[in-house]
Amino acid sequence: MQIRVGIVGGTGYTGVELLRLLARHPGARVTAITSRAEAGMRVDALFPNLRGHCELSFSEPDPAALAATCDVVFFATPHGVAMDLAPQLLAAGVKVIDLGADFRLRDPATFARWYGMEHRALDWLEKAVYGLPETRRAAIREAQLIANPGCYPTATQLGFLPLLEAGLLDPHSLIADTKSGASGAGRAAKLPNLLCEAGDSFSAYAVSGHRHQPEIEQELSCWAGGEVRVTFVPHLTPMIRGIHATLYGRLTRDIDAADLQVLYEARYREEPFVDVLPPGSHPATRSVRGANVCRIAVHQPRPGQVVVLSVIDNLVKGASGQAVQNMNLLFGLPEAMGLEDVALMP
Ligand SMILES: NC(=O)C1=CN([C@@H]2O[C@H](COP(=O)(O)OP(=O)(O)OC[C@H]3O[C@@H](n4cnc5c(N)ncnc54)[C@H](OP(=O)(O)O)[C@@H]3O)[C@@H](O)[C@H]2O)C=CC1
Ligand SMILES: CC(=O)N[C@@H](CCC(=O)OP(=O)(O)O)C(=O)O
Repeated sequence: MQIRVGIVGGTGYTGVELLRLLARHPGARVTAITSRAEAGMRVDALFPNLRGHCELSFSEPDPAALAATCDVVFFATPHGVAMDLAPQLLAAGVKVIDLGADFRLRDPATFARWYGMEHRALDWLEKAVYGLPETRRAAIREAQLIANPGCYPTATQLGFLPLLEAGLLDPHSLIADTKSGASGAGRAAKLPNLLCEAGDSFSAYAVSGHRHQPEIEQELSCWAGGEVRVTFVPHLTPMIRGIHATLYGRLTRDIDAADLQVLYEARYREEPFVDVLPPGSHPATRSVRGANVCRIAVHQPRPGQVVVLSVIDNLVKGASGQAVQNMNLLFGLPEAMGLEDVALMP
């Protein structure tokens, strides 16, 4: 029996990436995909890469209709949509995976401050599980509602995690210097993402505060055993897919590069989607394009300092691939099912 999947927000980049991944997933089939703007249009007319793989047309986002035809619904929508539409699905017993941020921040006041809106589904916020399998696999298996992590938070957390869990980092001086491709900003037309604006150029943005900072701090604080503070600086790069996080930390104990390498290899040995590279490596975003993998290298430029390089495809391990990984866990399927494609090269 195949899992029946619905996608709310099927015309965005994470929506079409879900369709690409699920087209080859042996345990799931998409039964409904919504768009208000394109309702009635065939999906493969908008996304020709799906010709021969998707016979559906976009429909209006109607929770009652989705509840009748789906076992799980992905929300690939902007913030504020899932908290209004998901409760009806959840009440009907449907599982929900929100790729947006509605259920990521535990504290409603923090959510309101960073997202500029009050939370409108507080009972479900309490029940949601933050869907980073590398930290919360057991809870994800038992959940009904998953808050799929943000793209920058995925790369940043996986990079810092082994050191913080081991109590080896000063938790107040973390720096995450991160770069994203333009697909991270979504498919809606925005001036800074035009080719003539973003191409052949490079700049930081949201330096005085980005909404991923509280998400990163919330999650890392759980595993560090105390408050973590991170200086988080995102940049827009003229590429389509990819996130590169350069992560800096101060070590609290005398530990050399060889031991750091052992620590990372041991932490991620059993993880199917985290690849710790050999000493001295410099992972490139190109090495993860289209693949649900985070590649990590750990360096020690001088005693007392550590630099971790962490790369993901923002649309795969940073969004839709991780969401499918969570779906596999929710339904007791092999975690890697449908996610074993090799990255594109070149
Ligand atoms: N792009 C990325 O790399 C990542 C994105 N995310 C998050 O995933 C979510 C989706 O991102 P992305 O695919 O880039 O977004 P897009 O802007 O590309 O797409 C948004 C989709 O949501 C639909 N939508 C918008 N408003 C509503 C509404 N009120 N009700 C129902 N559907 C609506 C749109 O269709 P229509 O308006 O026609 O209904 C569209 O299909 C966002 O929350 C984003 O922050 C998370 C990690 C990475
Ligand atoms: C390049 C770019 O603009 N990136 C987006 C990240 C979007 C994302 O993945 O985050 P959420 O799911 O939390 O919205 C940004 O900085 O807003």
